[in-house]
Amino acid sequence: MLIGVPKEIKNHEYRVGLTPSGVKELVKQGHTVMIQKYAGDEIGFSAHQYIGAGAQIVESAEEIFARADMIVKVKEPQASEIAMLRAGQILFTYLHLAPDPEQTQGLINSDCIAIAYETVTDGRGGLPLLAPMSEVAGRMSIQAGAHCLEKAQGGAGILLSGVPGVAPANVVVLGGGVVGINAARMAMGLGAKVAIFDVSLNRLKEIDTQFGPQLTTLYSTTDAIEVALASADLVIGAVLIPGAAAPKLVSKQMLKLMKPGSVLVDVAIDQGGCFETSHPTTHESPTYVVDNIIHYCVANMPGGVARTATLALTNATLPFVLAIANKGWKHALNDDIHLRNGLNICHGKVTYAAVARDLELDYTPAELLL
Ligand SMILES: NC(=O)C1=CN([C@@H]2O[C@H](COP(=O)(O)OP(=O)(O)OC[C@H]3O[C@@H](n4cnc5c(N)ncnc54)[C@H](O)[C@@H]3O)[C@@H](O)[C@H]2O)C=CC1
Ligand SMILES: CC(=O)C(=O)O
Ligand SMILES: [Mg+2]
Repeated sequence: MLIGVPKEIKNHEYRVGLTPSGVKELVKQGHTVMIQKYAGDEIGFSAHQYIGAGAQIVESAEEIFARADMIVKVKEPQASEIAMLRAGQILFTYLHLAPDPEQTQGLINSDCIAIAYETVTDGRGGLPLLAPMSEVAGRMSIQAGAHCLEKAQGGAGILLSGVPGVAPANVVVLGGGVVGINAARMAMGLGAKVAIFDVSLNRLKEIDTQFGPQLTTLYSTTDAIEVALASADLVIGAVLIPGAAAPKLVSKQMLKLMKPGSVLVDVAIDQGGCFETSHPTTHESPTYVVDNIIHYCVANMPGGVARTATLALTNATLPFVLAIANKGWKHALNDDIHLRNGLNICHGKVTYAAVARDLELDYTPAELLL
């Protein structure tokens, strides 16, 4: 198969879809890989390394999209990339379609086969291609939040850990999945007082067993969240209903319960965000203020630590890239229900139920198209 990796074009996005090691595995198995010039330069993957691994270096994204059978990316295709997609071309990347009707329509019109990293599943109920970036973003959310709490950033002027004689800050984590656990771990490591909310009692039991009394687990209801907001210094939004638009857990009205200068970090922003007042921001301009509350809503947080994130992401994606390349998309998806769960758009049809429901589009089960 001819595989193409364009340079990412989102704001401050330096991740890349394949590392030189990944290229080497694909080439060893008989495939041809095109990497756009400079795609990995910013994170220490040079053209020299890619060529050494057997890749062809290609000047432009246009050439990659015009020639490749499969495009392997990181972030959802931007408008200029959607315009270059071809009928029958495989697109393997993050998509986050439920809150994004424009992208969804663009992919439908392109007639491509769009497989989303974030809805590929595993046998243990997890999301193996979302998890590595959720680990990264969960850990980053605390350092981002700590920075926002500084006075010069508009925050209340609070140090998460406190110091001897001064109490630590209160951190509230909404959602006890991969992002939530990683955020909680970092916040506890800094010495903050942490509470984590979930609607899954099983999840809360697991967390309680894993972390013990140092971490407070709370069942997620509006009442309980309202009580926690009143004393929170930093709130992390980390909920997910796979593939669907994020539930709004904190309304604009509820911000009034919070102390001025407190911080919300909405990691769930890529699925539309779990605070009513969230809208996506960029690494260049990550925050804004609503009713005296600092909002950090960067939709591609791991792009900020792009070398770590690329290594973590491609460790997880490479086996699936290899399966699609070796078998072709139809066979690969037929053989593996977990990869099939990644199919979101196929030849103009929406094949992921939650996306179809949230965007009021017709749903076609993937099985009917294989
Ligand atoms: N902004 C960014 O750069 C990044 C964003 N993300 C996003 O972070 C979000 C969370 O991802 P993961 O932790 O991997 O998901 P996950 O599936 O591991 O965890 C989500 C948790 O939310 C819980 N939940 C669902 N509804 C809830 C409610 N009403 N109240 C409390 N908890 C609720 C679920 O029970 C689950 O435990 C996703 O939207 C993901 O796409 C992930 C990586 C990077
Ligand atoms: C998951 C996601 O959206 C990201 O890593 O950017
Ligand atoms: Mg988007």
